[in-house]
Amino acid sequence: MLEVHDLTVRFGGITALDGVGFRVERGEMVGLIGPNGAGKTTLFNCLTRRCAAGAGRIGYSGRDLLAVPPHAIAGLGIARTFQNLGLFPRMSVRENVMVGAHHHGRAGFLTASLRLPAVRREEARLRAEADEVLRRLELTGVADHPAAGLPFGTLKRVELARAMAARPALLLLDEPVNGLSSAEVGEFADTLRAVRDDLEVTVIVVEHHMGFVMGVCDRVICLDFGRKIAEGPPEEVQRDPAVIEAYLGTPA
Ligand SMILES: Nc1ncnc2c1ncn2[C@@H]1O[C@H](COP(=O)(O)OP(=O)(O)OP(=O)(O)O)[C@@H](O)[C@H]1O
Repeated sequence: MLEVHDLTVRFGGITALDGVGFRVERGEMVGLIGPNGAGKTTLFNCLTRRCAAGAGRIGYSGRDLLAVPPHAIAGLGIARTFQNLGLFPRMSVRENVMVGAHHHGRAGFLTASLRLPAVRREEARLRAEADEVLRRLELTGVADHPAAGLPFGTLKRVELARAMAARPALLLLDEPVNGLSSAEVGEFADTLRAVRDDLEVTVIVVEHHMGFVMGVCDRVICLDFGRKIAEGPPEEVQRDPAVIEAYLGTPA
């Protein structure tokens, strides 16, 4: 589904990604780990075309992703969540989730402004889809609540619901369990596994919480200073001396 070749990104004198390459097969759940500043978010930004690559290639379902304009990314089935939540605080949970599905809507600016019957039908369909995602993620009880004021653990699930409303083929999760209690981390892991199995979505997850990564991922890739230093099954990567050194700063 995804093939990254020799991807390099520089910001002035900083090389955020340095010749990174890997593949992701359809249906896999891949963990992307590495210390702060390793280049994980930059990689996500390249996959969603928020960041230009200096060199390299990204193939996605047979397409050259680097030639795709940023606004077309959602239409290709790539959705992401954000480290610091990208929700609209005054909008209800349902409305936030409907925003995630907006690219499935066909109404243009004029038809939407006139609220023609076709537009109302489309809105009803997006609403029904949003409600289905909310049900799956056990958020029906807060559907009409504004995002502001909800507990952080709930907002993290709303963020996931919004990304799922886009019906993605490839889901990019940026630190989805950061700031959650250990009970909430376990619940989120269960939800994610269920959603992945139900909807057959391919997932790449950036996360510092090792227990979560090791528990949910089929494969783990570790970056350090923009380079890939390890890749393999979670238990192997966890024991890799280069990974231990990257995290602890001393040879294992
Ligand atoms: N827009 C930017 N301008 C300049 N430097 C940047 C920019 N974005 C990222 N960097 C630098 O690129 C490097 C990689 O950053 P990135 O945010 O991708 O790392 P990360 O692995 O996601 O880190 P964290 O775990 O802290 O989120 C860092 O040295 C960072 O300071």
